[in-house]
Parts: sequence; C-alpha cells; structure tokens
Amino acid sequence: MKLQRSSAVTQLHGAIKSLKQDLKSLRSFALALSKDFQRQSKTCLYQVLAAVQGIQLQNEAMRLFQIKAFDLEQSLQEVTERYEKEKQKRKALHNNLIELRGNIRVHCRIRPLLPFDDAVGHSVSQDRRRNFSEKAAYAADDETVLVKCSRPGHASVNKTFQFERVYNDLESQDAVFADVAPLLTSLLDGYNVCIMAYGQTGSGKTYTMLGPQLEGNLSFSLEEESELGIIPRATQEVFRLISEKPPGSYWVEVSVVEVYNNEIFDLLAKDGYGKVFGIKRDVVTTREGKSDVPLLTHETVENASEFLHLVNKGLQLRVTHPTLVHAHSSRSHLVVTLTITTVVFGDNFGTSWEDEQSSQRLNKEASCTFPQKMRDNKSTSSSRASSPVQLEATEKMKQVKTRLQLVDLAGSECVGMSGVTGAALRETSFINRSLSALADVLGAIAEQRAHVPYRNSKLTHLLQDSVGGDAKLLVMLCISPGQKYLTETMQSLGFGTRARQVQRGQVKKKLSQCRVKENKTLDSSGFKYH
Ligand SMILES: Nc1ncnc2c1ncn2[C@@H]1O[C@H](COP(=O)(O)OP(=O)(O)OP(=O)(O)O)[C@@H](O)[C@H]1O
Repeated sequence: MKLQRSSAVTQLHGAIKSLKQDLKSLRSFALALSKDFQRQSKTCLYQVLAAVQGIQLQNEAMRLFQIKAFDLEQSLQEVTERYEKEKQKRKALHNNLIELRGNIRVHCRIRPLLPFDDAVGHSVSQDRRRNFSEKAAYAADDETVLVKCSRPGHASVNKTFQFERVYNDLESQDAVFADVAPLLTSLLDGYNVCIMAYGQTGSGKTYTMLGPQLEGNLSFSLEEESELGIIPRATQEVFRLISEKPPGSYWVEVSVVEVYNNEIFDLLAKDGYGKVFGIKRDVVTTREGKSDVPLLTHETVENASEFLHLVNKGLQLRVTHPTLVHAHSSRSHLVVTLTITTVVFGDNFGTSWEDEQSSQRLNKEASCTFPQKMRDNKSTSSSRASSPVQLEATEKMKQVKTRLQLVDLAGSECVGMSGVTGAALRETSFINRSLSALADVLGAIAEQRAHVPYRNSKLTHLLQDSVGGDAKLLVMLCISPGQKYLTETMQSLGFGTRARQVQRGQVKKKLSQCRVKENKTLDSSGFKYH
C-alpha cells in the first residue's frame, strides 16, 4: 500500500515537473510572441508614420503643384489674351494693308459632308470609291485650310492655304455674316462693295449667299431667320444702317441680273402685264471707263422685305439644272446689286457728326424740292428750287451713288464629276470659260499688265468695276470637304490664293459723283453712255 502511494507521488511529481516545463516553454513562447508583436506593431507604426509623412509630403507637393498649375493657368490665360490682342492688332494691320494695296479679301467656308457626297459617278474606279466618303479639307484654324492629298498607292501629303478667315463645317450663317457686316458700314461711308461666292458645284455658294433653297422651288425661305444667307442679311443690315441716318438722305434701288451662256438677262424686267420675265441686256463701257447695263431695271425699295420679295421673284427665272453632284445646281451667275444714293452737302461725305447735322439741316431746307423726285426714280430735271436760299442749298447738294454687288457664281466643275451632257454640257463649258476669264482678269491685274481682258466674257465685263476698280471686294471661297472633290477643291483654293495676291491700288471713297444741277445730262444711273 505504502509502495503504491510512493509510486503515485513519483508519477505526480513527474507530471507536475513536465507541466512546469510546459508552462515554462509556454511562457517563453508567449514572451517571444509578445516581443514579436511589439516589434511588428513598432514596424507597422513606423510604416504608418512614414506613410503619413509621405502623404503629408505628397499633399504639400500637390499643393505646390496646384499653385504652380494655377500660376501656369493664369499665365496661359494672360498669354492667350495677349495672343488674341496681338492677333486682333495683326488683323487690323493686315486689313489696313489690304486697304492700302487694294487687295482682294478671301474668306473660305468648308461645308459639312452631306448625304449626296456618297453618290459616285460611273467612271470612278473601285480604289477611288473606297476613300470617297473621307474628308480631305479641314479648317486647321480660323485662317488656315488643311488639305490631305491622298492618292491610292501614294503617301498622303498635307497642304495648307492661308486666307483672311476660314470657317469650319460647323460655323453658322451668323458667324459668316458677322465678318461681312463691317463691309456694309463701309458701303454707307462711301465705298463700293462686292461680295462674290466662288467654288465648285454643290460647295455651298447659294447656301452661303442666299440660304437653303426651298424644296422644288428656287427661291429661299424667309421663315428660318438663322439660316438666311449673306444677301438677305446684308439687305437687312443696309436698311438698319440707313434707319440710323437722317430720313430722306438715302434711298436704295435694286437690280437682279443673271449671266447665262455668256448672255446677260434682266431678271426684274416686266412685260406689259407687270409680270417679271428675263430680258436679254448688254453690258457697255461708259465714257468714264465704267461698265454699265443700259435699260437695266432698277427697282426702288423701301425696306428689306420689299427687296427680298423682288429678289425671290427674280430667282424664279434663274436657270438651274440637276447634276450628278446635286439636284438644284445653278447654271448661271447671279448678280444682285443694291445702289444706294446718298444726298450729301458740299464736299462732305461720311458719318461724322457735322455731316449728319448739315444733312439734317439740308433736308429741312430743301425737303420739298429734291429728294422725293429722286426717289421716284424719274428724271431730276424737273426739280426746281424756288427761293434763293433753296437754290443755294440745292446747288450745294450732291448725289453720291455707292454700290453693293452680291454675286453667286455658277459652280466651277469638271464635266466628268457633274455628269452633264447635251445642252447642260454647253452650259458647263460657258460657265468654265467665264470663270477662267475671271481668273485671267485677276492674273492680268496681279501682273499689272497694261491690258486687262475684261471683255473676254460678259461676266468679267459686268463685274469690271468691282474686280478691277475701286470696290472693296470679298471673295467667299466655298469648299466641299470630301476626298471625292479633291481636284476641284485644289483648283478653288488656287483661285483664292491668286485672288489674295492681286493688288489693285488703294480703294477709294466715292466722293461727289455729280452735282444736282448736272443731273439733267445724266441718266437715272448717273452714267453717260458712248
Ligand atoms: N454650310 C452648309 N451647311 C449645311 N448645308 C449646306 C451647307 N452648304 C451647302 N449646303 C447644302 O448643300 C447643297 C448644295 O449647296 P448649294 O446649292 O449652296 O451649292 P452651290 O455651290 O450653290 O452649287 P451650284 O454651283 O451647283 O449651284 C444644298 O442642299 C445646301 O443646302
């Protein structure tokens, strides 16, 4: 029994000993664990601290970057503003230079790609068909056209052309007119002005000059104000400017002419029943060396809507023909002319305060003797001043005529591209000949040749005073953007570039054209004929 108890005690001792050892090793494990934990948490703390420091540094760097970016943004804004100011100054200087040299201004408008651009002619190869829908002409900026010339099997070449203004395909009729409007102020300041749209068939000349045409009708819609082109807008602007002048000191006459197959037609001439129909007219050179169309109908208009009504009537007679390019291709050159007659006092002409005052005074003094007769568009020989004061006032009065010519040229084109045959082919060849005559005239003026071949075509003869004379001339170059029209586009851009180089001498103000007492010897347009 005693032996049994001692062996149990020994076992218990052994167990206690091993338990103690286990406890010891557990303790040292726990110690190691806690040490490890402390070490790791220390490391983590360091890492967190480092990360926090890093974030703080990054925040600081970010703040510095933000300050720098803000500074850069501000200086960029300043530079942009300076650049815009310099650009405006450069433009103003360029405009002065243009004025001094009598340069022709050229603006270029690139129309958007349109559904009919996808249509292809029969003679076109598969290779060319593939890149037809691609764009070739872009507005690189508001003064540069970029043309990507790519031909199958050749590396594409980029060409650039500079103009006074380039409109991209998204720019509105408003934007185009905004650049034209200052010319109209010049018109009332006594300068002749001519705005001429040049470009290939379907490139947007009629759209730019008149606005979108009504379906199945050649007139343009007056409903969509924002879509109106230069002609209706210019007229509205002219009448707006006139409304700011003393009443009775300005009046406006309009003529509408088309040049078709090298013949001039008066689109406002009326038959015995008062119906408008086109009568053939001729263009002559007056003794003063000016071009004129005798017997041309000049209708007096009192406001823009009267004018637009008349022009719409005339447009019904304009010749158009469907081509492969588009359905309403104009086959004639359209020339709409607004003649503004101004009554001026003495040698003054302009918009100065004194001019306005003298003009107003004059209107009061002589209102019943002069302007109404003139506005009636009849001979002025019956105008009589009845008192010495009125006689003196009338003698000091002068008429000054300034002219706004708005020209929608027929489209320059390759016969293959337009796909015309028969009579239409004849029309096309007349169009092309008259446009090359225009290019020849510009070439002769540019080279300052003694002889300028105005009379080689009725178009150039009719436009002689605007192209070679003393008018401020703006060519609105219209461009179709598609690869398909690359040849025509390059031709039009070449025309515009040559036109820009023409120097015609300083554009002159139209001062006293004729005294009232001299009017007896002049016809209603103020010109004497050979
Ligand atoms: N900037 C533009 N935005 C939208 N449509 C346009 C634009 N320019 C032209 N178009 C459209 O393209 C088509 C052809 O334009 P438009 O009749 O003005 O060409 P054109 O140069 O006068 O042609 P043509 O010399 O054959 O008479 C028309 O349907 C016109 O509405």
